[in-house]
Amino acid sequence: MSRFLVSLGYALEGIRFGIKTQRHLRFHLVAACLALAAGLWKGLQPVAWGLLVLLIAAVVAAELINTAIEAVVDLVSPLPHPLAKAAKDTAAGAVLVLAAAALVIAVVLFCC
Ligand SMILES: Nc1ncnc2c1ncn2[C@@H]1O[C@H](COP(=O)(O)OP(=O)(O)OP(=O)(O)O)[C@@H](O)[C@H]1O
Repeated sequence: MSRFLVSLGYALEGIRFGIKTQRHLRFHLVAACLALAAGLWKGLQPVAWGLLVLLIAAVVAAELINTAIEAVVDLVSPLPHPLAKAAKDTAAGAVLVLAAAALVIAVVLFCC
């Protein structure tokens, strides 16, 4: 059990690091709070709540993975390198794809 708590502490440390260093993650968290407040105001159905929470978690998780990739790239390639650029740009692209899909689904949830 204490091993589990130690691992949980490390995971929370990672989330704290992401929030402290990544302005995009902070932006996504503010957008998530607004979406949750809008969900309360609109009185979403249970399935819509599930979808909304899943989308928020997916975008935040993608941003955290992007942060991890950026950290590893900066560690192994402090100098400019085309593969370092490809890794960072591709990871950022993945977040963009997910965030765009989340935006479209949020519009459908709140406007339909
Ligand atoms: N080592 C590198 N070699 C080549 N290009 C790099 C390298 N590091 C960063 N870049 C380029 O600069 C861009 C910005 O990198 P940076 O590390 O500042 O991340 P970022 O996009 O500003 O992310 P964030 O603002 O979320 O920290 C990357 O997307 C990449 O195109």
